[in-house]
Amino acid sequence: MNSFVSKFARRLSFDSVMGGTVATIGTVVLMEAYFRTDLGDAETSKACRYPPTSTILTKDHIRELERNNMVVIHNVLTPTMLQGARNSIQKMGKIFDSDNHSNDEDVRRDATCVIRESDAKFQHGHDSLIHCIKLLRGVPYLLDRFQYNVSSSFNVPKQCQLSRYISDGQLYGYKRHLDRCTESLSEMGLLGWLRASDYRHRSVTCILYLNSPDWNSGGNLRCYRGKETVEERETFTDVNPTGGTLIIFDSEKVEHEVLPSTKDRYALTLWINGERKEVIDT
Ligand SMILES: O=C(O)CCC(=O)C(=O)O
Ligand SMILES: [Fe+2]
Repeated sequence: MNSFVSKFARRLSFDSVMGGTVATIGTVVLMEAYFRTDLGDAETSKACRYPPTSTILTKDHIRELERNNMVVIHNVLTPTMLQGARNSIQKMGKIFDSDNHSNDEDVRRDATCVIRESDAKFQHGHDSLIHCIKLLRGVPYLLDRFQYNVSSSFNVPKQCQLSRYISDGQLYGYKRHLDRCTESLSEMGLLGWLRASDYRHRSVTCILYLNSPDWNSGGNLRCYRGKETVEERETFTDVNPTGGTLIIFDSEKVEHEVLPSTKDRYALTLWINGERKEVIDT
């Protein structure tokens, strides 16, 4: 009887240790999946107010964004600023993860890196690139101010994505996709769903092109216009990534793809998180 009790106690403690270990590992994996996203490292739109953004983004642009789900604004940077931003990128050296294995090469063929104004690599002589980051992060303040009617309660990540498509003789692009993840928990599984938490909250995409102002080397951003009916023919708008062009679009509505370019192509992207406003039928 005694030996049965001690066997049972040993078995119980083995099972509870194993159970505890599995539960701890599971929790750590899930927490890592959630906290690796940039949702927490963000600020309110008010905190990101940047007066120069108001000189380029007007109330009319916001109305156009509501009507067409996208708006394109040209010449938001001077040639000197653009050159300064590209010099910054060169100066920072090997910032791109050139073997960026996280990029599924069948889907996208660019090298990306994440940059923030507070990065140590920005301490001296990077004013132009910092200006570009602030310019993008200043957008949600104006969306609020001009009462953008699609989403609100913005959470503005400190980080922007810098991407570079290289021209090494091959033609690289990024297949058609939507920036906001609309798949459900059951479609993605818990881990995938947690890992995509920032991606599920994306509301507005802002992209600023840092190429030369006379860019003529392909690499258009093809934005598909949603169809109202199945019979309707699909149309799209091509945006030439000329340096100084800013495009703002609804991350949930505008499917887009990057066409191949024949020269190195640079883009700075900010995904603004936000809550979709209720649609009130009138
Ligand atoms: O570089 C671009 O024009 C768009 C890139 C893009 O669609 C993305 O990173 O999600
Ligand atoms: Fe995208």
